[in-house]
Amino acid sequence: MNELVLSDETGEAVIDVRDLSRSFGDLVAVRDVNFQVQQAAIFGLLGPNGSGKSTIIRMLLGILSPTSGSANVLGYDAVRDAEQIKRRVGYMSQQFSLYADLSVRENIEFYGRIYGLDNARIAERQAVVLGLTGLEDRLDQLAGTLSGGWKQRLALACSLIHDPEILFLDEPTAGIDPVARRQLWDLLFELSGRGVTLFVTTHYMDEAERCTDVGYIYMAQLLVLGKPSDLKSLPAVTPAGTRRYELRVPRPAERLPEIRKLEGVRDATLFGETVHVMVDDRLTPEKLATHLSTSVDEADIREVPPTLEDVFVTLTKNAEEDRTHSQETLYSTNAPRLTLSQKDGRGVAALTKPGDENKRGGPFAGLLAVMVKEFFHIRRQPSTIFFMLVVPVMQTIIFGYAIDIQVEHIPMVVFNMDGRQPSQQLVDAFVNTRRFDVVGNVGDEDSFQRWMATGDAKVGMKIPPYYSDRLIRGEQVEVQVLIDGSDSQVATTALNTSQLLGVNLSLQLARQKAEAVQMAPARDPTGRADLPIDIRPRLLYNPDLESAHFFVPGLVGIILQLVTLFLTSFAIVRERELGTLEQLFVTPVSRAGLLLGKLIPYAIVGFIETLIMLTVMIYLFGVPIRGSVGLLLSLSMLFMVCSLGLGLLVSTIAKSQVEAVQFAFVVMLPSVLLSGFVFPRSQMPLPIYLVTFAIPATYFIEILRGIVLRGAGLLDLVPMVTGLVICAIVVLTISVSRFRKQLE
Ligand SMILES: Nc1ncnc2c1ncn2[C@@H]1O[C@H](COP(=O)(O)OP(=O)(O)OP(=O)(O)O)[C@@H](O)[C@H]1O
Repeated sequence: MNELVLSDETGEAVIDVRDLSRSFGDLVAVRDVNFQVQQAAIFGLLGPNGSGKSTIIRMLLGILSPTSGSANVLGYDAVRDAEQIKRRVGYMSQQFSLYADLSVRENIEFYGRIYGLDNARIAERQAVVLGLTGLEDRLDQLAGTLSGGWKQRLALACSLIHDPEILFLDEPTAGIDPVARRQLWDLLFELSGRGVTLFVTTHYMDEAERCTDVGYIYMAQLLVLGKPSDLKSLPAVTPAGTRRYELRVPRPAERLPEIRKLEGVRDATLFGETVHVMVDDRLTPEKLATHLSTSVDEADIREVPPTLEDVFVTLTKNAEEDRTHSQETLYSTNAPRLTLSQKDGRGVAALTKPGDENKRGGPFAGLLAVMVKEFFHIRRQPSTIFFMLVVPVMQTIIFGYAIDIQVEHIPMVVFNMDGRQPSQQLVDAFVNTRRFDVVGNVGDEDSFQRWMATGDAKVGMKIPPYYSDRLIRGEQVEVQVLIDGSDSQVATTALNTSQLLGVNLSLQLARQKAEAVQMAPARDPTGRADLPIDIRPRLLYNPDLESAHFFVPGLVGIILQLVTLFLTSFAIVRERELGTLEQLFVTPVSRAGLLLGKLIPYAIVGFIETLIMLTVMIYLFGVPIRGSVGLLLSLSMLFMVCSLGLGLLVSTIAKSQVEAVQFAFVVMLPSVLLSGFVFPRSQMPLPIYLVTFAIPATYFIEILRGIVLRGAGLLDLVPMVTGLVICAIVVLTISVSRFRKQLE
């Protein structure tokens, strides 16, 4: 396809766009766009919301790949050599997001480091950009506390720190007052005077007037391109046989529909207090005044040249009227002063500066800068420190005490219809197990049932009136024990305890009787009747069956995963939400530099957190580490790598912090429920049991319990460590390969 360049341009093109298109699904955001920008030009790209301006900039910066066509910036292909471009251009995105909790100085220095400048160069450039933007007196102010205009200046300072050859500004003046807007433009002119090429998108017509070249994009298509003065003289804007007048009438907005209907008026638009009309030649100012029941002097009617707004309004109307016309047809019929020519690409490649590669790069470029920045964030946000260090300890303490599988003191109601000593002994026997607390004694069936129905008692014991009599007579007597089955763990404990108690009490009675019998079932060494088989269980590792011994080590693993997973995914998604991630993508920071810079600080915090939680486990819960502490810490690091990787994975899927929370929960739930932390894995149905092998926490909890409770060594843990290593490799491979320095 032919492309539009101004016939009188002879300078070097630093941006060369050919047939550039980009679709998002069915939506064509940019369609067959062609243009060039000369060195030191101020190129303004105008267009309504959603017309494709930002998409073009993103493609030029190499953070969004084109669907078709090509873009060449400073002689580099925007797809193939995106990283080369990023070193040499600056970008102020639509909501250039500064780090609000970093000071002016810290923001500027961060971008300096990201671009690989050494300290001396940062100081030198900082002086230049501060001088340019007038930020010298605000160096230590937090960026978040600056007013809109000053924020824009800081954004400009950050995007200029590396002395870029082209500066892309996506609606740089949106939302700032007219004075700040003018000041920003003064800065842009100064930059242009210094040879920097500026590529600006804007909605403001007065800003478009200040550009050396302007392109107008409408519904993904570039409708026109040229110098503002050339565009104003396009025949399509003021067709032959027409003139433009400006006139003043009272209440112009109200009268506009009437003016539009006047004979000979082709178009009328409001311009502040005035109305601009395009009329047929034959409609003289006098006739127009007569139609409006006024005079030429009173309405101050005078002929005016078209403004850029007239240009764009007219072209938009034309485009809307005939959407089937191709861009080429529109230009060739309506824009004779713009020539259609084939660009030969000359001079573009020659723009590559030798010695560019000397700037610091490599696979870990920007690592230190991102790490330092991350520590600044952590330092400035007390809530993060609280979440990372205090909350885990509180959780360990609370859950460590709360999770106790030993069910004791089950509330019991007693309906004792007998009331004599043997029946009282039975009640005492229940209470003495410590499993039951008598919370009520009732004297009638209704009250008994009510205690159970309200849930005030979980167990109800009904002793019949003949209990003592039958016992003395040596007859069997039933005692009814009702158990509330709604809480299965409490019910199971109550059921087992009461059955066992029944057997025990019966045995005691039977033993007394058996003493007198010749053939007792068995006798102990002193000759007393005894049970024939004596099974003697011995509890290893946790002889007192303390729940804390079982749960707290697992809890350390779960909380470590929880905190590292959430913090990592949030740290990245928050930047995406703020727009600072896009800003980082257009810098030469390497993928590894960005990733490790984000992950290492949280790994260090996670390590400190592990030490604190293990200390709490040992000294507060009295759970000593029987095995090697070194091994435990090394394997904790391995597990943390897995958790950080999972956090990274979540951040590649989630678009917002809310989504990050949801995804993080999806990851956490199986870790809590299926890892064996609460429920034994061996009791799970086979499909679920198989799933548990894919959960890193499964291995780490086994490792923790092994080292802490059983004193297991590395050899004893080989299967678990292997499982964890495989999980770490899989999670990291998937998440790192999904994390791209691209917006897609
Ligand atoms: N990542 C994306 N996924 C889907 N659609 C997108 C994406 N980015 C942009 N679009 C769509 O592409 C079209 C062009 O968007 P773009 O942001 O380039 O417009 P714009 O001219 O910069 O608008 P504005 O002035 O409002 O910033 C819009 O319809 C937008 O919704």
